[in-house]
Amino acid sequence: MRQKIVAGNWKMNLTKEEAQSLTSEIVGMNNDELGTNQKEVKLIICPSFIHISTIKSLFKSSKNIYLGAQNVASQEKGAYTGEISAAMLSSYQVEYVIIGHSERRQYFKESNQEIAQKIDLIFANKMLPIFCCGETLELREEGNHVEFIKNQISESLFHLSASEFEKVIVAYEPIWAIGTGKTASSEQAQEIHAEIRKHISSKYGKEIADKTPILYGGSCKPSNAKEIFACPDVDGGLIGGAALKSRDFVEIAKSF
Ligand SMILES: O=C[C@H](O)COP(=O)(O)O
Repeated sequence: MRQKIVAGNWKMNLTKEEAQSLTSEIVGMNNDELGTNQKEVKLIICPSFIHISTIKSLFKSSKNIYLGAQNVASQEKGAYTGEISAAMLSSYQVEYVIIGHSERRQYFKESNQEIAQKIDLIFANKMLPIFCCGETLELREEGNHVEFIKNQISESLFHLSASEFEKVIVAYEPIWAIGTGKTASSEQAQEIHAEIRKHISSKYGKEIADKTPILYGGSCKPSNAKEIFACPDVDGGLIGGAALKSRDFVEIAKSF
């Protein structure tokens, strides 16, 4: 059985006090309330860098909750003002790192090659990547979206060894659905998730492809999570807006 994962990407939201109180609400719930018991759902919280240490100190080891970062530098260390290295994140016990988010690609011009460099540094520092891919509305309307997504995956991930690839979490996020309230239909999500799995299989074989968690992201909320998570190739969600409310985040985690 594939791992079920719900990751909350807080993006550039929440002050220290707000981040503390949201985390306390989540870790204050028992495993039944969190829904992490029955179906072994893994929760990953990805706050801003500045909150990482505070959030980590609130975690309790008995819960299936893990700490993630929203980005990492593509260079190991040195004169890169304002950047945060993989070694720094790892030294704060960060376990997961989101890379290739469409907001990073769009606003910070991150390329597939730069994302490939980041992934190597993540592995070198014993963390695990949550790799995002997804198309614009324009690409979808032109009918080029599947090729575009496959290319994002090939260029950033296909240099990995099979034993590294086994640890990758993929998140499919159609850009037109992010923060817009417009969700992909479960058919649209399933179609792309199946294509992604097929593409992984063409490089790493069926066994690894069948084990790779592929999350959906884009206006996922308690009201639509059940339907999306019921798709055979959807293994959870990367949640933005709805991860900022503990009840919504937890409701989504209970939607399998
Ligand atoms: O990383 C999360 C995604 O960008 C989804 O964001 P959203 O749930 O606010 O649409």
